[in-house]
Amino acid sequence: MTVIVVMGVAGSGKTTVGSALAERLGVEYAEADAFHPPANIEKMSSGHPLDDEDRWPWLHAIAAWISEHQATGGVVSSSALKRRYRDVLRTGGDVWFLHLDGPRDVLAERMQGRTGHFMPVSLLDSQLADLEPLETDERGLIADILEPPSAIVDRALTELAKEQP
Ligand SMILES: Nc1ncnc2c1ncn2[C@@H]1O[C@H](COP(=O)(O)OP(=O)(O)O)[C@@H](O)[C@H]1O
Ligand SMILES: O=C(O)[C@H](O)[C@@H](O)[C@H](O)[C@H](O)COP(=O)(O)O
Repeated sequence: MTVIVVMGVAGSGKTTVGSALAERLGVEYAEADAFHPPANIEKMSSGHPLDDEDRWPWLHAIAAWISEHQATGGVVSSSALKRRYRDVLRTGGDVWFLHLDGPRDVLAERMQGRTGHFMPVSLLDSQLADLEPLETDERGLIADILEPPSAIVDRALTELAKEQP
């Protein structure tokens, strides 16, 4: 079964939309941050963006989760900012990306509104600089974060259903 990867920069709604999507589908949800080695979380918490070398082990761990969930399906969040990061995730098996995209001011406001999260708002611009949006030849959908989460979930399920044989 297809594993859905909910992607986008910090604050785009990956956790909110991803967990709602998993609940609607009755499949497991996994949070990208749970796959980071502690050093990566410490680096981001202290205001430093991750680089490619920091991200490879994290991406491979998520690809392994994708592989382990091919039989049951599942939903996993991952910022998956660059196309070559998504290439690593695709090595895990059948994946479909839901890219949550929206304006910087809304992202910053949503990050600011969260409490107790390790990711500082100051890292938003580095995330946006790294972002390579989902391309038309990559399986998936770009959704607008100005829509409510339930509408994004509905649209994702409709689009995904169209692609199933
Ligand atoms: N589509 C949406 N509309 C309104 N608020 C949203 C939406 N998606 C997420 N939020 C809110 O924005 C904040 C960031 O969302 P979150 O799911 O933590 O993002 P991420 O996991 O991508 O960092 C949360 O407070 C969440 O409730
Ligand atoms: O690749 C990265 O730079 C990080 O993985 C980064 O994307 C981070 O893990 C989350 O974006 C922060 O967590 P939230 O997305 O939940 O804010």
